[in-house]
Amino acid sequence: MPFKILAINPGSTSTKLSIFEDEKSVYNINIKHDSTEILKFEHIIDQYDFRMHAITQSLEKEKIDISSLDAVVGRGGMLKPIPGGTYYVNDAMMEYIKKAVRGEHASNLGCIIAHHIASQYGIPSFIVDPVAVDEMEDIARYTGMPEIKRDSLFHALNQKAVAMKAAKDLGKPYKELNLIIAHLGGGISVGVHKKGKVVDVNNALDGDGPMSPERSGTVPMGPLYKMVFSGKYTLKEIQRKNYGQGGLVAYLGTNDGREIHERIVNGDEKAKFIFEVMCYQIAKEIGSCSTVLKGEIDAIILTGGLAYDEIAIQEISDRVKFIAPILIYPGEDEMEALALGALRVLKGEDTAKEYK
Ligand SMILES: Nc1ncnc2c1ncn2[C@@H]1O[C@H](COP(=O)(O)OP(=O)(O)O)[C@@H](O)[C@H]1O
Ligand SMILES: CCCC(=O)OP(=O)(O)O
Repeated sequence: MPFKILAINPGSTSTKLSIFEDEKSVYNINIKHDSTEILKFEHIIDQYDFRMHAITQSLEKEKIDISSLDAVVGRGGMLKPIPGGTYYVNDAMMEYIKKAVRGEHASNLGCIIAHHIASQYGIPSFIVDPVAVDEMEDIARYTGMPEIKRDSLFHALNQKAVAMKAAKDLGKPYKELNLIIAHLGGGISVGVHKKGKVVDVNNALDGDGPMSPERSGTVPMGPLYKMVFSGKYTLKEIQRKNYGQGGLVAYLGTNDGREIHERIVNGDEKAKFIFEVMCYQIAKEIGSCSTVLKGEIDAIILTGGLAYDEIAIQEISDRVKFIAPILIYPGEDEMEALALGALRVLKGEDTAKEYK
């Protein structure tokens, strides 16, 4: 009998569910949440009942029987900095997440929802490669302000999954490769994968790195702190300018890459320019990552939703193709990455780590 696994991925505007039988995906459900509904909640954890209700309703509507599951796996959130891998969901993990010590991201709900469902059936729950994966080298953590260190918060799940695919395609183990991986999603992270470890990466949530469809990325600090102390804005308003209402949303009123693509091909000069600005910043980030690897790079990889967009691919490739060969893996395989992480443990090919 194959192992049956429910994978749950809470995103900023959706909750994705998949059922896997061993490596095979047999059901996929994408529950879209209206952003006005989501914005009503002050904290991510407050969305728990709302998302659980949506999940239960969807499973019932699709007549999906989850009584014979072997495990439930959720996307892992903003935990303490930890190495990559599969972890058992435990009380220490859920307590930490409930306090949102490192901040708020939809993925914080992954372990709690997975644990809730699994405990009804007496089966294990896991998370895999959470956004808190931290393999950074010390030199990458320092800034010019001793009080402030750089944090590793990024699309670890998809970056690691894509790295494994690239390793297969390049015919070399991940641990022998040097890769620069740019996840181009609602948020953007560009990671330096040095021989199997992400030794440097921009914090995709905290105003670090290129602007993205809905995030500001890095902005000059002088004007920012004048803005912060001008008395015109609340902390929440400033945070929204960085996260949720920044980047393409701030200039073009949408975070939808497909809509912007249509505007560009229909002659919208502003959309064309702002999109080019974002691609320029992504290319510049990749260029800066190339120095971390001292130019010894097997491949640059573009992945995430925007890697479907040929304008983005063209703009970025034009600027970085001199550095290394470019591989494109559009979209993300987070559901598969979650299920395979749990499956390796169920099959005894890997041991789940304990979060402390
Ligand atoms: N086929 C496509 N063409 C152009 N842009 C796309 C396409 N698919 C997704 N996108 C855009 O990619 C961005 C991120 O999408 P996605 O990777 O699904 O988001 P997230 O990282 O939040 O899961 C969005 O701006 C989305 O509109
Ligand atoms: C912490 C990085 C994860 C992230 O930014 O994910 P989304 O782009 O899906 O919000």
